[in-house]
Amino acid sequence: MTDAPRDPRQISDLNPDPIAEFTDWFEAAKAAGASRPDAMVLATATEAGVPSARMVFLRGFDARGWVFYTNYESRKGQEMKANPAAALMFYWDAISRSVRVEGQVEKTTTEESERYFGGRPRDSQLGAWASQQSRVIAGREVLDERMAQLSHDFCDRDVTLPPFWGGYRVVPERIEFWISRPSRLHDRFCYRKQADGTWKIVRLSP
Ligand SMILES: Cc1cc2nc3c(=O)[nH]c(=O)nc-3n(C[C@H](O)[C@H](O)[C@H](O)COP(=O)(O)O)c2cc1C
Repeated sequence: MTDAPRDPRQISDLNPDPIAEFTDWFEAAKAAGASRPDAMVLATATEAGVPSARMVFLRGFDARGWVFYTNYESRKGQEMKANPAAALMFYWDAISRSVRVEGQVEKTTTEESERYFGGRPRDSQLGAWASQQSRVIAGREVLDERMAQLSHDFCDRDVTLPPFWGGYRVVPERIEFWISRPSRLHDRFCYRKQADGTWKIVRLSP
């Protein structure tokens, strides 16, 4: 049996470690039956600061940051190459809470990406090879033809990690926890990373 999710109202109710606090919230969202609690918005920007956003799935998190996997040559990949800053956002309607994460991005190691990729279904592995993500294609048949060719190419062996595919980790500098409250007077708690590596928590006006 899981504990009832804590309902922080004061900074003193929060775990000083934002990863531990996030873990509690993520588990609470799952326990409340949130549909795809691991779905998050990823915002990136070009070097000139023009923003773009899309959904990705959270594939892991720990003290080092939040990890997702994608095509390194996609639009997001190109933006993060030119401007390695990103923001993530979760919204869990089932618990009326939201979390925002902001920081710099780094690629996961090849070993980490290989481990994740190796655990994916074979068709997803082939799909990663088949798609030149974010590029214009003439039609679906282009993908069908690539899949057929790749199935043939890899027919007698494991599908290897494409060199253009892997993970990114958002290394947090700022993490905000938001809880819906009546009369739009929501609770907002913001953890900011200090120069000495510790976290300072402040309350933000809703
Ligand atoms: C719920 C959801 C989860 C998704 N997860 C991923 C993901 O983990 N990785 C990914 O590359 N694309 C994922 N996508 C597709 C992206 O939203 C997007 O279409 C794709 O990554 C191309 O984005 P870009 O052109 O901005 O690079 C997901 C879409 C949805 C709706």
